[in-house]
Amino acid sequence: MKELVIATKNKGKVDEFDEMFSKYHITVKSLLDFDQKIADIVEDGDSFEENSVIKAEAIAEQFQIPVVADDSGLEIDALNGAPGIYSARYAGKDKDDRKNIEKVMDELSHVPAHDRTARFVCAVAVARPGHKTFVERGTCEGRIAMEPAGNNGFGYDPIFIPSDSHRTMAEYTSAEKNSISHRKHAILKIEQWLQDLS
Ligand SMILES: O=c1nc[nH]c2c1ncn2[C@H]1C[C@H](O)[C@@H](COP(=O)(O)OP(=O)(O)OP(=O)(O)O)O1
Ligand SMILES: [Mg+2]
Repeated sequence: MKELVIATKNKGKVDEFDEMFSKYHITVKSLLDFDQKIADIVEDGDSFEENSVIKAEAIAEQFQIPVVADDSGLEIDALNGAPGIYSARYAGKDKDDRKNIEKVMDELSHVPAHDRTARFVCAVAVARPGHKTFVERGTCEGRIAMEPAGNNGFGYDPIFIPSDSHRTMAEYTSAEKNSISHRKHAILKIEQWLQDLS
């Protein structure tokens, strides 16, 4: 078993990485496991890719270890791609999932089902001391539900219905979500590196 640090403070992400990395015999450690308090990293990039690289390189540099980071979010076509890279703080800086969902539901209240197309996007960056950082993107297409449903997952899962489904992502089991998610598709693109590591 190898251990890999994921530069995130999001418990939902940590659990998904843990589950998806087990097949590569990798266990994950996150910023939530560090004894010393780690300052919030300023995510001031213009894209998911830039922000994931900022997070991965900040931690790789500080601790001189290989690091994976994830920057992700929800793009809603009827909102011209919002909340996008601002997904976490869409309804305010306290990063409240419920408030974020309420804000999206309000904004889409007059948008009919067929115009509620959306996608989850995930950029995964790998940073290592002395190596060039690389980053890959995965997406998951779907639409925004008329009402929230389900309790699994995190973030916007209760209002996201993957294409060809009638259930929200929060009604999926973690195994179901991890077989089709944006995060899964990004991780598949770094699979060779993960295999070589383990
Ligand atoms: O699978 C997902 N299912 C539902 N919602 C999701 C998912 N993936 C990202 N999201 C939402 C949550 C948050 O509103 C934003 C991520 O923001 P993002 O900055 O990447 O993460 P974060 O601030 O929660 O943790 P951190 O930066 O420490 O990794 O997109
Ligand atoms: Mg963040």
